[in-house]
Parts: sequence; structure tokens; C-alpha cells
Amino acid sequence: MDPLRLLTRSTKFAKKGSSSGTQIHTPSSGPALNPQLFDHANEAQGAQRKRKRGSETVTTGLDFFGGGASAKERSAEQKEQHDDDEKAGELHQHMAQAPVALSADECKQILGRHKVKVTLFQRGSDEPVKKKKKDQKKTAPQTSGRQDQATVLYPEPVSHFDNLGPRYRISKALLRNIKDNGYTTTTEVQLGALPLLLGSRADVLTQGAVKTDEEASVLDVDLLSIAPTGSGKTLAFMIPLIHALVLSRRSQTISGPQAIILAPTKELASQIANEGRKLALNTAIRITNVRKGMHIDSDQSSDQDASSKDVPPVKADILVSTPAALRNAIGDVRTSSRALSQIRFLVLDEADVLLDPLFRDQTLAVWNALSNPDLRLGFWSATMGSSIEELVKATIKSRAEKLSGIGPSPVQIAPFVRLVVGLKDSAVPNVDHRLIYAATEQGKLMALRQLLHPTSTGLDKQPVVRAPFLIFTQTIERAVALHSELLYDIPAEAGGISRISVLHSDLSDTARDHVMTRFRKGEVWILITTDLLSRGVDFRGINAVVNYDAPTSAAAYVHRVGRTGRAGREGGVALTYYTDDDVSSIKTVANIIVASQKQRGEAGGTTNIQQWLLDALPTPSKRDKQQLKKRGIETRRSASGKDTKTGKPKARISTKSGYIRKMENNRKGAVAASQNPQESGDASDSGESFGGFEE
Ligand SMILES: Nc1ncnc2c1ncn2[C@@H]1O[C@H](COP(=O)(O)OP(=O)(O)OP(=O)(O)O)[C@@H](O)[C@H]1O
Repeated sequence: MDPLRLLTRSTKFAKKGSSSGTQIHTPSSGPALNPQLFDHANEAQGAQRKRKRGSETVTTGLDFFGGGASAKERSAEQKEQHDDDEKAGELHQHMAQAPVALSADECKQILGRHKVKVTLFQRGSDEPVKKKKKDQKKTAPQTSGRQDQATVLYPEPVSHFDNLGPRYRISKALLRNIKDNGYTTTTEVQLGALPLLLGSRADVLTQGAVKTDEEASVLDVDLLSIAPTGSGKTLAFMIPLIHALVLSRRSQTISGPQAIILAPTKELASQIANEGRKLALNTAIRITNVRKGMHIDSDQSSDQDASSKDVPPVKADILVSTPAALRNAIGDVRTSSRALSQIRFLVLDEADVLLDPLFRDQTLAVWNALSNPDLRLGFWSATMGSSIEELVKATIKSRAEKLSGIGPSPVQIAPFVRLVVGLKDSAVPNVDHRLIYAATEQGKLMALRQLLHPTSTGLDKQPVVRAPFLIFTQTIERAVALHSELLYDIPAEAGGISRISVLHSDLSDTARDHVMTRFRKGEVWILITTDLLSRGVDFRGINAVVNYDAPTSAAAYVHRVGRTGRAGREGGVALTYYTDDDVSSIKTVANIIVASQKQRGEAGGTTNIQQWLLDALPTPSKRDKQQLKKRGIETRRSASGKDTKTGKPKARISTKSGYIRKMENNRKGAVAASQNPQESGDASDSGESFGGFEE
């Protein structure tokens, strides 16, 4: 049974495999064919297929269950892909087997084609940059206002995971886990970050010289990495972490955690821990997601915290946590001082939000409690304002000064390296971005209903999107209200109210876990949420993101829509509705869309935001932007704002009462069942149900 058919209640859908609908890949229709976003090397060799976009993504017949194309069509497509991959793989294969290091020029070319830019920052007199090349003249060195010397580096890219073994003596178990999880080609961020984090400091400063000495210290730079959503940042920091801990286990016995990974939400922390455990299988490295009631203290002889003795301390090498959960687990910093002084690595995933005022105090409290003078740092996100970068550098400096003041010898600041993939702070280019004017709140609701029950295709510029998808609202209240408004929109035959759910931070941890599990399994098709789920969470098969309420900042847009089109997958759609209330601020989103489409344009696409619209939209002031980020659209915050046309409160999302909608829905269902008895029945009984997202 086709879920779209059920959702639309239509009886006129083309049969599967018929030629009336254009079959295209959607993010849920299979594995990522090429996880890279900017693989222009292959294009140059004529091996890169043009990315398909535009009108094709708005046609019907999207193949949610991956069964739409005939076997013949599929095998032709697979052959074409196979041929392409073979050609594309030549370079990778060469590099995997390359017995000698690539020349600086080759490194530069590969990094350039993949839009990877690596910059080393050093304080003028502290430590001079060791090597300068003639070909760096154009870009480096540059001097910033803070007198940091910036030099562009060209580390030798790792374009295939097979390269890691011979180059860095990665443990066999770790290599096997990478392979068993299906990772072969690296993504851009992995290609650039792995050599920086797996090589020694000397490697980095001498720009990619190969070092195979097992004793070489790894993770010896502080790295700030900005790479698109879904580009595999988790792997890029997790592999070097596990490798570093495997190495240190070989040489010394340390009990207690040595690394901390912070993430802004429980959902993301739990996902990172899961991904990490898959990679750490059989390496003896333990990864723990910090939860309520856990405590971290290797110093059990301490009398200062009697209560902590009741609960055994967490046994882990890597802790993954939200800042708040970690603060609770640490408890009194004095009693945990031994455990904390052992921490050698701190990774902030979604660093910009962790250092944003909302989380800043909690994050800095954890960072400042880590007293190891050799603490190495990693900052990762798809967006990073320059103020955040400055805050990071200032905190590194002030912490070093503080530790130097109390420690036996001065603390050396490690080289600070920034890695940027693609256009900084831009949205993924492999997604079809749509900005739709809906005039009023009522207009948005009608547009969303039409999305759920399309009566025509493409006439109103609304693409047809397939479940599963996410819908974002500005507030928890609005998420709850929209959920109750749409609850009866899914007919009972399609699973009814069980197919739509809501997730927000007012729910209990158990309820949040439950909703996440059901969505991942494919039991829930439409998930309404707030920005809680906008960061980091990886559902591989999401076909679309609907911004029911426009995001309140450029970064929020980038992260929300980044839930689709993960790992280079094609076919994702991002819809943003805007009303008269958004007109004064929506240009921020429009600009992001244009920039992202321009990136794609380089591969043959066009932008679907008209220049006249961009010109007509007012540019919000810096103050307006700050206000919007802080408070969102005022009229959506409370029920006080009234819609000028309908006179109804704007914050309320409702047309009819739930009872009336339920009755109507039952009536429609009964009529449909009497007209076409074989059509009724639970979708799960039909033998054709959504198999869930890949874990
Ligand atoms: N080299 C690779 N080949 C194929 N798939 C990959 C590769 N690296 C990562 N992935 C997959 O890409 C998806 C996105 O990875 P990940 O969650 O690490 O992205 P991210 O960059 O952290 O995104 P976000 O900015 O949204 O947090 C995951 O499903 C992951 O398994």
C-alpha cells in the first residue's frame, strides 16, 4: 500500500512501475552513492554525473519504498552508476595504493577541487610557521587585527579509508569497523581533517609529510572545523579520538575517562555515543552517554562527597554528554578533580550553539574545569560566526595563562587550525530549497494540508513531498497545536494518528526516546518539532523538511534543512513558508538559499528565487536579526497578536475543533471503505510498509 495514496486519499495514482510518473531517487530510497558534495575531480575526468534538480523533484511518483523503477530501469541505472563510480574511483584507488606521498601541488589541487581550505593561526612570536611555500604567496601569510599569523596549509588528503592503515597504523579493529559500517570514500571534511588529527604536530606544520612512527603524538592541534550538515563530521572527530586512546592504552594504564564530547541535546549526544560505539567495537575503548544519576569521579577515596560513593563512577574512556548532564555528573568539581585532570581531549559538536549565550556558561564551566595542560580541543559545526571563533581563541589563551600561573611550568598553546569545507555558513547544495509565500497563518495551514493531500501537481509551485518528513515550528506550544490540528489528517487506513508525532523539550526523557525510536523505525512518518531537532540529528531517510514557521536565523535555516540530503544524498526538499509577519526578516533565508543554489549552480543548476524578490525584500538590520534570533516572530509567541484578515489570534493554530475533524475523518473513511472495500485495512497488513531508517 502506497502511503502517499493513503495520505492523499486519492484513487487516481499511477501503478508502481508505470511510466506516467517520473521516478527519481529520494534520500530514503537507498544508500548514498557518493558521500562527497564537491567532487569536481571526477567531473574533470568526465566521470561525474550532473546532479539532477529543479522540476524533477516536484513531480509525482517519488519512490518512497524504492520499488518504483522497473528491474530493467534499475539495473541500467545501477550500471551507469557503477561505470561512473569505477572511473571516479580511479583516483581514489591510486591514492589508496600510492606508495609515496603526494606532492604539495597534488595536495593543493585535490583540496581545491573538494573546496577544503585549511588555515593555521599562530600568534606572531610564539612559534613561527616552519615552512612557507612559493605558491602560498597569494593567500598567505595574512595578519589579522589580533596579530595572529594565518597560513594556508595543504595537508595530504585522505580520500579513502583504506589509506589510514598504512599511513597512520590505525588499529585493525578500528579499520574493520569503518569498513563494516560501509564507509569507503571519505567525505570532504574527513578528507581534510583526518590528516590534521591523525598526524603529529610536525606533520601538520610541514604540510602533510607522512609520519608512521607509532609514538608520534596524534591530535596535536586544536581544530575548528566548519563543514556542511550531513557531511560526516562525527566520523572525522571520532576516528582520531578512538585511535589516540588505543595508542595511549598501548603505552600506559589509565583508568577513567580521557575524552569528553559535548553536544547541545540529549538526542544528539545519544546518537554520537551510538556511532562511536560502532567504531570502537573490539578496540577496548568504552564510550558512554552521560545520563541522569551517573557520576564521574576516579577519586573514590575522597571523603568530600559521601553521596557519590553510593553510585559507582562511570567506567568510560570517552564521555558523550550535554553540558548540563555533565555538570550534574561531575557534581562538586573539587571531588572530581583527578578525573577531570586526566581529560586530554574536549570536542564540542555544534560548537557555535554550545558557545552561544544559551549554553555558554555551562560549556565554559566544563571547559575551565579541565585542568590538563595538554588538553586538545575540537570545535565542529556547519555554521560558525566569527565572534565564536574569537571567543574560542580568547578562551584558549586565558585558560593557558591561568594554568601557567598555578602550574609548575608555562602552558604552551597548541597550533590552532581552521578547516572550512565549501562556502562558510551555507546550506547543503544537494537539496531543493523552496520559499513559499502563504500570506497568513491560515494560509500556511492550508498550504500544509495541501502538501499532505495534494489535489494537483506543481500548479501552485508546491512540490509533492513524500513521508517521512520533519515539520519545524517556532515554539513548543505551536508544535503541540499543529500536532493536534493535523492529528486526524492521516486516514486510519494509513495508520491514522500513530503516523504523526510531536517532539519537544517539555516531554520526559522516556517520551523523547520513544518518539525518536518510532521515527527511526518508520512507524512515525511526520514528526513535528522545534529547533530541538535542528542540530546534528541524523535520520538518513528524511525526504523533506518543512519550515512551517520560518527559522529565526540563517544558522537555524542551515541546520534545520540539513536534516535532509545527508551524506550527499539527492532528492531532499526544503520548504519554507512565510507570511506577512516574516516579510521584514525572510531575506536572510532567501540569501542563504541563493548562496546554496549558486554552489550547486557550478554543477549546472539554477536558482529558483527570483532576483526581483530578492530586490524587493527588505534587508533586516543587525539589531532586528538579533531580536529575531532571541524572540522569534512576536505574534507567534503569544495568543495576543491578531490576524488582520481573520481576526483570530495568530499564535493559535486551528481551524476546526479536533472532535469535528475526527468525525469528518471517520465519515470520509467509512464512505471510502464502502466504495472500495479492498482498499481498506491497515498499511502494515498490506505487506508493503515503510521499513524504517537505517541505523
Ligand atoms: N565517508 C562516508 N561515506 C558514507 N556515509 C558517510 C560517510 N561519513 C559519514 N557518513 C554518513 O553521513 C551521515 C551524516 O554524518 P554526520 O551525522 O556525522 O554528519 P554531520 O556532518 O555531523 O552533520 P550535522 O552538521 O548535521 O551534525 C551519517 O549517516 C553517516 O553515517
